[in-house]
Amino acid sequence: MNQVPAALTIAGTDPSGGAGVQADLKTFQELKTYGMSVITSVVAQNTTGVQDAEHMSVPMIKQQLGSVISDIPFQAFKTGMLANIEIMDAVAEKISGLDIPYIMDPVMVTTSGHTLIAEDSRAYLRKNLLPMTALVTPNILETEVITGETIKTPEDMQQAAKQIVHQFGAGAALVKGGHMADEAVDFLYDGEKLHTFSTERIDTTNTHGTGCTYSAAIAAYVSHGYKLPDAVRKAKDFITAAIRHSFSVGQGSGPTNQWAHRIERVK
Ligand SMILES: Nc1ncnc2c1ncn2[C@@H]1O[C@H](COP(=O)(O)OP(=O)(O)O)[C@@H](O)[C@H]1O
Ligand SMILES: Cc1ncc(COP(=O)(O)O)c(N)n1
Repeated sequence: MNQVPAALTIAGTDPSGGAGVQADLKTFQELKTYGMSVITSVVAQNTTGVQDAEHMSVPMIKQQLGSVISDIPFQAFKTGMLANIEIMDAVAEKISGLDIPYIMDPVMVTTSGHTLIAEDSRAYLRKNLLPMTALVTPNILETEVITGETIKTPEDMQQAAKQIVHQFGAGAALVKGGHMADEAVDFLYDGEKLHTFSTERIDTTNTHGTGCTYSAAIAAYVSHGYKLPDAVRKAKDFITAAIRHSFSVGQGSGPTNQWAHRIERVK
């Protein structure tokens, strides 16, 4: 049988192509993973911010998930924007029992500062979804929301990664330092070891969709059979190249470039 690596994203959209489902599918395609998508919300947004959002109905989200799960095998899946408790609950119901690595990008606020999930759903995400994950990839703010602790130093990030695994039950935690002052350092705690992924900070404001692209790249590498630390290391190279060669398009914070790995020959 012709088994192709495949991955599914369950997320919101970005008609301007930089974040959300659009970023995920571009990333899957670049990494030779057959990409599939379940839309949770349709978001009117661009490089300057979010103008509006409309959420899919719970039956429609479940139906989309049913359509994919009943038909095509995949080796990894990720979630992005899950706007409210009802949507989180629908996703939890459909993915429970799947023996496939779940990578969660706990999307809460966009780079432009717009809140994408309801306040009261944060607790639900922590309690019900986190324990289902193989990996969660919070940025600094999302880490603070999950742990309830302020993050000021790299040591705080490391501590939080461990807490998210041991206290909140995530399979592994990748705390991302894109919003810290110095280098772009991320810490992965996989339940046993702490891994550090560090690169120079690239001087750019084109970071729209970095979190989406990064978690999609991790899912793609996992779908190819890479174990977590290796999948994250490769995805870190991919996102760094994508930021370095990001597009200065639009009036605001431009999108990352998913084909940059071809320019930099990220293997
Ligand atoms: N200016 C930058 N230069 C290099 N790497 C960056 C930069 N900004 C973010 N990153 C990296 O991009 C990835 C996404 O991180 P982050 O921006 O923290 O997440 P999010 O997009 O979810 O807010 C991380 O690996 C982070 O270290
Ligand atoms: C539908 C959707 N999902 C996620 C993000 C986060 O994007 P970023 O990685 O820039 O924080 C977004 N802007 N839109």
